[in-house]
Amino acid sequence: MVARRWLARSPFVVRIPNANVYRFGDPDGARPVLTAVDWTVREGESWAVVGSGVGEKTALLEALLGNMRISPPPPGGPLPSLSLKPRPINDAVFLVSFAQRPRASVGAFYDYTARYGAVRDEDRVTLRQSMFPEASDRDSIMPFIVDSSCHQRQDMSSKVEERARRFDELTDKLGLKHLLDLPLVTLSNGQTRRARIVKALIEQPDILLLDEPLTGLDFKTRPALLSLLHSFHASNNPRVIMGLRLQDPIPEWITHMALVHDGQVETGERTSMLEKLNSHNRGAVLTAGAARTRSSSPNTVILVDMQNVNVRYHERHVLRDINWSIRAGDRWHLQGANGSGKTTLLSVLTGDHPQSYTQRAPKAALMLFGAPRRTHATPHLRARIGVVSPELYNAWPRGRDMTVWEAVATGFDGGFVPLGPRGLGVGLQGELSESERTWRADRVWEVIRGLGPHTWGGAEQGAEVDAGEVESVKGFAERPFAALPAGVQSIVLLMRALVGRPSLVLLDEVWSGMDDRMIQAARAYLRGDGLRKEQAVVVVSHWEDEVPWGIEDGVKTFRLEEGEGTVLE
Ligand SMILES: Nc1ncnc2c1ncn2[C@@H]1O[C@H](COP(=O)(O)OP(=O)(O)OP(=O)(O)O)[C@@H](O)[C@H]1O
Repeated sequence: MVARRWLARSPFVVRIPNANVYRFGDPDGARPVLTAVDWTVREGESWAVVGSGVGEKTALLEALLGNMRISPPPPGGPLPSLSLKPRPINDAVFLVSFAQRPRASVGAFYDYTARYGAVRDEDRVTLRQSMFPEASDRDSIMPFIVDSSCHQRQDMSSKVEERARRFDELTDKLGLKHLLDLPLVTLSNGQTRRARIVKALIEQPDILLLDEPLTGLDFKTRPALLSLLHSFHASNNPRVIMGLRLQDPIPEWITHMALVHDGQVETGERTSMLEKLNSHNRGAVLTAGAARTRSSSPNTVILVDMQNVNVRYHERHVLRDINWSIRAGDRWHLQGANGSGKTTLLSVLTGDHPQSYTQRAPKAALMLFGAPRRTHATPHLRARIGVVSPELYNAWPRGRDMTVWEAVATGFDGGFVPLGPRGLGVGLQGELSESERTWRADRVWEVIRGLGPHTWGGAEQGAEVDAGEVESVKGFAERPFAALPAGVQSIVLLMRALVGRPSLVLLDEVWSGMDDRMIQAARAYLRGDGLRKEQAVVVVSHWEDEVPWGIEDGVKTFRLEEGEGTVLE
């Protein structure tokens, strides 16, 4: 009772009383992104913003930062406790987002495979240096983080001291200690994400907004991160508001939730909001299509055969004596903690990794499609292996003129820019026959129909069923790729991976950025017409239920632990 009375009087952290949220630059009369938002967060409460509509959850968090227009503007701003402080908003509130967002529109593809080779001079900045840019080298910041009795430390301002102390504590708790002096570019996805959270926390903002902090983190790191966030939040230093996907577990210390769906925001206490959340079908997101079982695969042709494959960077031994065969029709779940070598392993089998050439007899072997890796030109491998990955998403060229149709069609040759008449590519011989051109064009339409907006109810993206269907598929095909929302870009890149019916498909964090309806549509498509039974698939995910196939479908697991691989059947 006492606690309740205290909460009722406690100051506002967030206050948006009945307002609409718009994008800046939207014309007068435009539909709001969020309508009639009525949201109050009081000191002492712990909130999660849960949702998956394209950009809606993120829009609510962005509105707090002033990156969206709130109308009418809340008196005192959406974060009233901050208006009492002299601190600029950019220092007081940080948003760290792991939700897929459309990248800046740039024309050129950048070569993400550079990470696997020798590190370029401009990429030498280490994790430690990136957090302490004022320090020119490793030694100059060592006193702040290891030797508390050092004289230099006494000269430091308390702020820098606190940063150093937090850096030390956080890198330890989030398992980054052994990576501090590695160039940033060499860190794995999950390691990079943890480093971004550390960077935000050492800056000591008043409020930290974390959008989808669990995405891409391995299952051991998740509880460590959540308990760390809880302890920071409990001491108001900083207050933490988390954005979560519908399918994410809600941490037990969350007391209140804002559920964002279809342009509306419902808010309330945990128990009542969990009931609402369940009625929003959250379980269905990850089980779409589960009833259908696949007939058994032919499992005769060996597509990939690795024997004693090793990858080393000087003293760092990332993959150790890997033995793994992938056969036609296989469904694999590739598992492993952050930094265990999953991306590295995939880059070896796509031929992107320079060390894929050095796996040779008598010690090792890497056979791809029945022949040693060195006998394949890398572009030929790209045409035979369909890939979706966070690296590809980030590197994708976003020139204004590439349409959805052209982006999908690049998948035939595995390139990154449209080539040949109508962007259908030029094939391995440099020219396409008439029949190949016709097949490719039909196939682009088939995939866009199979995964287009009408399959996930993307009304905003121009989907109309019935009479307008053909037109809407055509309209979608003509849209500029770069102008699409992040989740739609992800689904287009999935179409690209599937369009050429490659023998091997690699789906690395395939659901990133997609909303629940897209995930359901894409899962159903992958389990249905999207794949032939002789195509092999490797799914990389930290969440078992994100794999579209279950044990009943014959899915097998390849687990990497500290660079060693084991098949779990
Ligand atoms: N050039 C390099 N020099 C040294 N270490 C490197 C280099 N490139 C990668 N590594 C290390 O190799 C390890 C494996 O990285 P990889 O990206 O394959 O991990 P992952 O299993 O895909 O992780 P995540 O789940 O976080 O995506 C990491 O610890 C990474 O720091």
